[in-house]
Amino acid sequence: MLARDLKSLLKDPGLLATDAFLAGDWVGADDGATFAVTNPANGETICQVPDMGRAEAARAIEAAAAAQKDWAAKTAKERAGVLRKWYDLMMAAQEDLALILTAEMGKPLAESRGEIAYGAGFVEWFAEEAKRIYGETIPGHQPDKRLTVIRQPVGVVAAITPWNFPNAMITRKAAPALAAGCAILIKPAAETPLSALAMAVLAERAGLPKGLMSVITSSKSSDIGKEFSENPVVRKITFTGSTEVGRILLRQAADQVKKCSMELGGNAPFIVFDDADLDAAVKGAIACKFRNNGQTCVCANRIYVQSGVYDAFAAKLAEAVGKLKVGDGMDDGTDLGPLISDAAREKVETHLADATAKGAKVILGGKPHQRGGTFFEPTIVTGATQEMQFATDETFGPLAPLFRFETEDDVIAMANDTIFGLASYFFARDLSRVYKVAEALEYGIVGVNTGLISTEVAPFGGVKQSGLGREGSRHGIEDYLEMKYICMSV
Ligand SMILES: NC(=O)C1=CN([C@@H]2O[C@H](COP(=O)(O)OP(=O)(O)OC[C@H]3O[C@@H](n4cnc5c(N)ncnc54)[C@H](OP(=O)(O)O)[C@@H]3O)[C@@H](O)[C@H]2O)C=CC1
Ligand SMILES: O=C(O)CCCC(=O)O
Repeated sequence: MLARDLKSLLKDPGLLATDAFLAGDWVGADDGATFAVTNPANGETICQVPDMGRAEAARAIEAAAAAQKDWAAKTAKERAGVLRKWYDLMMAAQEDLALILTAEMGKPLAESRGEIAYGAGFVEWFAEEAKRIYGETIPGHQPDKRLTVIRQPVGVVAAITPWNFPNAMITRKAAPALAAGCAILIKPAAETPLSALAMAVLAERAGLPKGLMSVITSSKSSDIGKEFSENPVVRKITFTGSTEVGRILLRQAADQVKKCSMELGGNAPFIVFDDADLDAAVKGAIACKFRNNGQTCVCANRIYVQSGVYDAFAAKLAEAVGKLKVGDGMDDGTDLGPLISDAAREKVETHLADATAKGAKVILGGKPHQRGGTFFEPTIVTGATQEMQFATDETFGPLAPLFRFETEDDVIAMANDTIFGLASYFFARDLSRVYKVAEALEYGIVGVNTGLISTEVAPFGGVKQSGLGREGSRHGIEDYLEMKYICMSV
């Protein structure tokens, strides 16, 4: 799909921006360099966008610092008003934003529409939270002392975001940052800059002051990451992506002791106990494992099924997954789109080959889809063990491995045997088991009898090497605020 074809589908063609939004202006790279944005469903180039470097990032940072002071001085209600307008514009443009998202990322249109509503939900939520940045008074420790705590914006924030949620991973950083009174610089994934630029078009229309937000498109992510880390004006880095890149950014940020929020990789266990409602568990497993074609850090990566229901669950799951339709995300009825890249498909193939070599049995799928390219058949394997690669490494694709377990203690030990700790899920009906297992799982998020846990009203984030900080909910604004304690003698 070429840009002109995509534009012809849009009610508002102005949303397909192909210049970067730098310091309040729509511009190209200083040296005119560009890189291609492609449609993963067919490999076609949609358009070119500016390939910016450190110099452009530095200018965006300078403009952000200048704009931030005035923005922070506005009342919370004024900031909330701009955010609310941005939310309204995003929802009014939901269909166009979804089309742009599917074109550059590949997920089915229905999921893209859902993501726009989810992403806009963070803007609405934090518009409301802007008015609730409360302080404290503390009883003085001496008779003449009056102690108060105020909370102030961190300042200039830099965000680096992934391709798998090109809209929502931006809004859940940008909205709390702006609500708190910060400025924000966004470096979207090279695969999906168009969704970020479309949101910037709407933010500008909503009345966001010039320079307060920039979208720096670049294929030289490590250069931009270095500018964000080394430029002393940036006071916080917020990142969603792989644990590997998260570690690099944390190391770089250490030199200037910058605040960091990290939403990193997961390796989610999904546990089905003997007493589970099996049909509900199958439904939950499909929603959780195959959402975004398995390309979500909270997707089930390891499905543990208790011995007594293992065969029945495997059969029911295979029957239901066998009905999922693989295709171009733009086509009606598509359940699973392409994977984002050849490398992503190769990772699924590597994990599958490793598992079958170690004795796993393919009961559904198991090969690249007949459409070719990056499409892969939804796949289920039985006989998965802790020695297989997917037990320790996130597959990020449509491969569902079924592990067999006997006791509650065994499965908790296996589920926790990972460096990650983002999302976990289990299906069970025994009330005391529900409490015990929810408490024992070493994860930031536990889904009980559900495979879907994402919402802007809850704190999303991980423990262990899955990250630092929480996004969404009333806690999500904390990462963009500094506490100041004022000790006054009267
Ligand atoms: N937790 C999550 O939500 C996600 C996890 N992942 C996991 O990571 C794996 C790899 O996916 P991938 O897209 O490569 O994820 P990355 O972590 O490489 O990319 C995420 C973001 O970081 C940027 N980036 C990459 N390297 C650097 C760097 N050195 N300094 C600064 N920014 C950098 C990327 O830019 P650019 O695109 O330009 O390289 C992108 O904007 C997936 O298979 C999955 O397992 C991936 C995406 C999201
Ligand atoms: O994979 C991710 O990092 C995004 C999580 C999606 C969600 O919020 O559910």
